Amino acid sequence: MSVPTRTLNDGRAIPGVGFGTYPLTGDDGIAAVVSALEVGYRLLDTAVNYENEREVGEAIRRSGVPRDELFVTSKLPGRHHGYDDAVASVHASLERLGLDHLDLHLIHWPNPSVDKYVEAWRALVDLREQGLVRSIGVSNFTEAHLERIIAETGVTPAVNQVELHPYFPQRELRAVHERLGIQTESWSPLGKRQAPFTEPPVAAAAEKYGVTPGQVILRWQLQLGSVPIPKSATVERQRANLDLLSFDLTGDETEAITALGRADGRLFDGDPDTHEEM
Ligand SMILES: NC(=O)C1=CN([C@@H]2O[C@H](COP(=O)(O)OP(=O)(O)OC[C@H]3O[C@@H](n4cnc5c(N)ncnc54)[C@H](OP(=O)(O)O)[C@@H]3O)[C@@H](O)[C@H]2O)C=CC1
Ligand SMILES: O=C(O)C(=O)[C@@H](O)[C@H](O)C(=O)CO
Repeated sequence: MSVPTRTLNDGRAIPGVGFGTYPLTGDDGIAAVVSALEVGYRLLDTAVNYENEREVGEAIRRSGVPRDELFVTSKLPGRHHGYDDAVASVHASLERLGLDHLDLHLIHWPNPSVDKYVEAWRALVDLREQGLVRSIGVSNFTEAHLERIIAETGVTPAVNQVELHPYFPQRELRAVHERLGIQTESWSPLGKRQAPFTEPPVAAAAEKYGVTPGQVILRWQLQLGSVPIPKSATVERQRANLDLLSFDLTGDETEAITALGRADGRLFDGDPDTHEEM
């Protein structure tokens, strides 16, 4: 089972659904990532701050999936935003993963109070030129952060990975991404701690199409044009979260799920203008 790829603004293909790896660590973490690869995931989402790049690399080797079939993403932490720190950080990520390149590297959070995300972006641009990172992007960037790095470097991120689930559907930011040619990627795509599985539009669609509420939400993500990266340590859920092509939500069903969005819909205090994560 697999979901078609999408094409990024740099011409590269990204799998339509990815596998989130936070907080999978240790032997159980390796086993969960191996299982995800066996089930058919090809996009793996890790980060320096997840402290599991070694486990992800080990899972890749144990799975036997050829490297060129995989799309491995990692993320630069706030404490590495200085140019030289960012370069060293990417080399260290590659070392821990046991890989010679990343398919996508993201600035994890803008950390505006530090005000070095433009410098970090310049480093990623250079690392892409050197071939260590194939595509470059950002995470948790607002319209203003996006406009600034584009204005100051002339390089548009391929991806912005942001909080996106039915209680926080990111209507305005998705429109910004469309205008700028940036692929939206959804973190906590199922809503994690506040999964909206029993909300009427989700439950009704699950009943109608004979699928799970999780599948309805992930199908909604695909129909919004985003790339969701659900995490599951359970093989049945890993499989279900990739099995999204047997049904199609109507426009009204999609809109009803989007209408679950609310002003206080964030999962935690993760406003990128104020949230600091080093
Ligand atoms: N860039 C950023 O700042 C951030 C990035 N991320 C990334 O996004 C990924 C996914 O986000 P995450 O926060 O884990 O949230 P998700 O929305 O993916 O939810 C994961 C939770 O939902 C459960 N679950 C998974 N599938 C189903 C299903 N079909 N039905 C019911 N429950 C299900 C999982 O449990 P179980 O494992 O038991 O199946 C787990 O508890 C992370 O792993 C990470 O890679 C996350 C937060 C911030
Ligand atoms: O998972 C991520 O990528 C994060 O940035 C998390 O640390 C997230 O900020 C979180 O879960 C905070 O509780």
